[in-house]
Amino acid sequence: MGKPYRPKDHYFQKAKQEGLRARSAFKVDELIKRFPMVKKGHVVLDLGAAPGGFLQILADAVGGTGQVIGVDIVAIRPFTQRHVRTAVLDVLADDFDAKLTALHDGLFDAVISDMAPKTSGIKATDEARSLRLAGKALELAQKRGRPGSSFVAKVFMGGDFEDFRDQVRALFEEVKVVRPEATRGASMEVYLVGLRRKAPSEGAPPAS
Ligand SMILES: C[S@@+](CC[C@H](N)C(=O)[O-])C[C@H]1O[C@@H](n2cnc3c(N)ncnc32)[C@H](O)[C@@H]1O
Repeated sequence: MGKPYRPKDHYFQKAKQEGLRARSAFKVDELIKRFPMVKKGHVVLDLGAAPGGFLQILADAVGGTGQVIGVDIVAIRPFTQRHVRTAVLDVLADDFDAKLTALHDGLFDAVISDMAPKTSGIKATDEARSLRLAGKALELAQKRGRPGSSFVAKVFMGGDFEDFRDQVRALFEEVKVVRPEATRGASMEVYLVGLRRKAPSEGAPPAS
């Protein structure tokens, strides 16, 4: 049986004590400790970054020589560290790619998505919406990830999850499905982790 849902559980309290903006910070902390994805000097894109728990961990991981760019449809309280930049953007909007390029026009060492749709309560609808967001994150990893870069996307299990995992496998040398410790008991979410993005000549489809 899964862990029961407790809104103010251990991780909530721990986040509060440690000055973290969200309990989800522990999830990305676990992921980057388990897999060597984010290093000093890296440039990382954080999709669905509000209120900024992931950003706090990623900012420390890349350090002052790196950069973290966090975007969300809701505003993110500004960071004092100059290597953290945030913007209010909808990744599904037609002009998103152009706006992202205006923020950073180079390649990313990691594309990380914790995006989650507003849930409707209808399982199939919520899974499809979650996969649409994760699909957009993968498209960005394909277009803007450097060869050797990493990818993380939260997805709700079910629906076309396996198809999506195959798409991630086509672009990355190694793919892991991870359910971090800090995930709430009843949650259907997992993180797909892609390690070592293939270069286009290694079989990855060319970015359009
Ligand atoms: C679980 S929260 C992210 C928590 C964040 N990682 C943190 O540590 O603070 C999911 C986020 O996805 C964002 N989101 C959902 N749809 C989005 C979209 N189309 N474009 C950008 N962000 C989106 C939501 O606004 C929400 O803030």
